[in-house]
Amino acid sequence: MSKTIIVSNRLPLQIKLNNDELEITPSVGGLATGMKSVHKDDGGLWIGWSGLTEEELNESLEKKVDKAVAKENCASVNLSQNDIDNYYFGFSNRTLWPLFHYFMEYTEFEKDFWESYKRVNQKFADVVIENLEDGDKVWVHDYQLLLLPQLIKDKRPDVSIGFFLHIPFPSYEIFRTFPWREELLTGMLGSDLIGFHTYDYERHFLSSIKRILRLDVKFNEIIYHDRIVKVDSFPMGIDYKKFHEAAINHTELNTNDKSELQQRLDDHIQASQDTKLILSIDRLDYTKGIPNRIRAFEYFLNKYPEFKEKVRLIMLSVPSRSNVPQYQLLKKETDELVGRINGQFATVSWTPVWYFYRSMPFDNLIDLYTSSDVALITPVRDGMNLVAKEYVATRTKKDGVLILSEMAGASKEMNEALMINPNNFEQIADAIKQALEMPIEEQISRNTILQKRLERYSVEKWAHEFMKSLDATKNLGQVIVSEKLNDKLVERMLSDYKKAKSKLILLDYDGTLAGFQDNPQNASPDAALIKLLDRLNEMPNTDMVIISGRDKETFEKWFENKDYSLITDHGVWLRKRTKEWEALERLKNDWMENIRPILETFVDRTPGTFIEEKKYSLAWHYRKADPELAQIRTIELNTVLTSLISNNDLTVLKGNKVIEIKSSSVNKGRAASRLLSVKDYDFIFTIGDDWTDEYMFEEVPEGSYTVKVGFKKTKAKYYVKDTKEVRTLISKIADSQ
Ligand SMILES: O=P(O)(O)OC[C@H]1O[C@H](O[C@H]2O[C@H](CO)[C@@H](O)[C@H](O)[C@H]2O)[C@H](O)[C@@H](O)[C@@H]1O
Ligand SMILES: O=c1ccn([C@@H]2O[C@H](COP(=O)(O)OP(=O)(O)O)[C@@H](O)[C@H]2O)c(=O)[nH]1
Repeated sequence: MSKTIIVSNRLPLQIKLNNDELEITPSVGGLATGMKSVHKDDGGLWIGWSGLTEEELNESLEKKVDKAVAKENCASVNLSQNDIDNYYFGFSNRTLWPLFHYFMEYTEFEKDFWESYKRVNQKFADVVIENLEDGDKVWVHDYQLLLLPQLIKDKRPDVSIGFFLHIPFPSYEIFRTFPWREELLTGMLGSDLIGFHTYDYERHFLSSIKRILRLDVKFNEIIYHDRIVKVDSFPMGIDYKKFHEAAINHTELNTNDKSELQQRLDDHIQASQDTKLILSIDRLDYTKGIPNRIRAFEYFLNKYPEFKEKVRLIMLSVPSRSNVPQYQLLKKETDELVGRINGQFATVSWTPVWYFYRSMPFDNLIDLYTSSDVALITPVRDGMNLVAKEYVATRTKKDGVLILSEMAGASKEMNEALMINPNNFEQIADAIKQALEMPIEEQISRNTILQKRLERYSVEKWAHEFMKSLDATKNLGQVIVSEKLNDKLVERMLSDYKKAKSKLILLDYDGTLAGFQDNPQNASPDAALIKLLDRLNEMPNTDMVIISGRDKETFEKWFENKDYSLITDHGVWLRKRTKEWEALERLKNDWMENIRPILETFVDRTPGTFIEEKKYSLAWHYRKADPELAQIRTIELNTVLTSLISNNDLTVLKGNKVIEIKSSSVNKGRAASRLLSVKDYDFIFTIGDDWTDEYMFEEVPEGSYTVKVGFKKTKAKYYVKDTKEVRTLISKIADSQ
């Protein structure tokens, strides 16, 4: 039976050593609490770190740990103290976490952290591969494991891999500052599906993909080598039933069964019945806006003094990543702020802030959620924030008010909350007042809508939707009509080639024989390519022709001493082995005077673009421009040109990051058919990467080997991945005698 393997940094359980005995506690944090409900039902395997370091383990302890985690359908990845220091506290939490949450001033770009991150991602990959069986799917989670999808794909290209990022993906302007940005993005692209909590994170990611890797993105699909990687947003839900039912059971508890915390809360409610409770729960993390919240509460008490003794803030701050200096500073700041406010406002019978610095078991969380009139959630950045959802789920009578920061991913789906900007104290103070005075009917009406959505889009539904979408990526390849030129097909082709008596090989140049360069003049043939072409050109009964949109002058210079056959300018000029140039078309170029100024205005308005002037055509290249601006400009330019060229014998060609204006009567297809009309061939092979090559694929007879470079929509029968594969293929032809 195939299974789903969940992989995350932390396992849902954390193990500590207590006098050689294992002390097992549930992990805190949204990822673990949310995924736990999914894992339980799936019967799969969860791979992650157990909480112990290699140094703490001996052989017998390791066995004990393996047994304990296996009982929960988990497998552990062993990390050393050095890994924890550099990969977890270091790269994950001193580099990626602050950068992705827009805390650039906290971000440390340390080479040692990066090296450790790569090593540990490999450790995870090894454990995943060890546990993989045919038909298994892998679901990788979060920023600690951004390189993992590609590491798995390299070894097991057949496996479906999903990746979900639980934190924000920052805007390109932030992400571009990152020294290893290409590696991180390509690591993620090992996945078949990449999920984010919100559409904003998704579009930021796609923006970096387009700008940094310069990949083609069609709506939410990335064309990556010969695969399509789908990107989508899936806002994570909670185990609604678990929280809601726990809250119902909680209301039915006898006094004796109540927790100590609940009894204290009850005493408080009894003693001052008109005093309301405001709750906040988060890990003590600088992204959660804890100092802002305390200061805003102080501001509220000053602005609305009538609420003194009538309201109390209960703050549960869970210790987190306390080895990282910024977290230690935050702890100090929080202690001081709480002390200051309590010192300033407390009376004999009232302390404005109750502050707990610890983690609490589930039952105590329910005590807090169900006893509080208001939840005040104020992160300055937060991927999602499940606490906001949990609070609403526990409001069995539908009363209570959620105040939520618009910087939390959850805000996108919780419109009925009172939305605040965490930096605006005035607004927070007013929202607190509004919440405390909100009529019960309004509370019920807001929570009814919120609860319905939370119940419907639960964490199970979220996981199901993600996996359904991952399964659907299996069919994405079928959109493309061509077939991968695999070893078996290559063998057949070589055998046809050997049998044939007269053979034609048509080779496009840019993007096919040579890689794409920012400056087209830098794409001159390297020594290895020349050697390869020499060999192919000498094959018996073989006409090798390089057919390109390049101008004749460039090819003349590059292939000066060679007797290759060349077709340039999309089919205007032909040079046979004799080295004599012959014009295949008689063309005019007086139209250029009118078109050039238009292209120049587009160059001026679109930084990074430039004009290439050929004898019979003009090309506007935009490979170095911002991809989104270029997309807008190509539409504009196309409209302008279409109206201008209608009376001329001109055509506008959309190539690979280029728009070219040339005579309509010239294209590679026409040039190819000229060759075919003067000689009979019983083996034809054509290969090319862009639109201009499609004419050629259309023109050659049925039975020819037509090959596209890259995974794109095409009329060609087959495709290969990239220029490297092109060269391997050609070299095989040149080797076959
Ligand atoms: O494992 P830790 O370093 O102790 O941190 C706990 C988790 O914090 C982060 O949670 C995020 O995931 C939540 C669920 O998607 C989301 O609501 C929240 O906004 C995020 O911050 C982190 O992403 C996890 O990897 C950590 O395990
Ligand atoms: O003492 C605590 C406090 C919080 N939580 C849980 O920790 C998660 C916090 O998730 P959230 O998405 O709000 O933030 P994160 O910590 O993941 O950034 C929620 O499910 C809480 O119920 C917990 O298990 N014990």
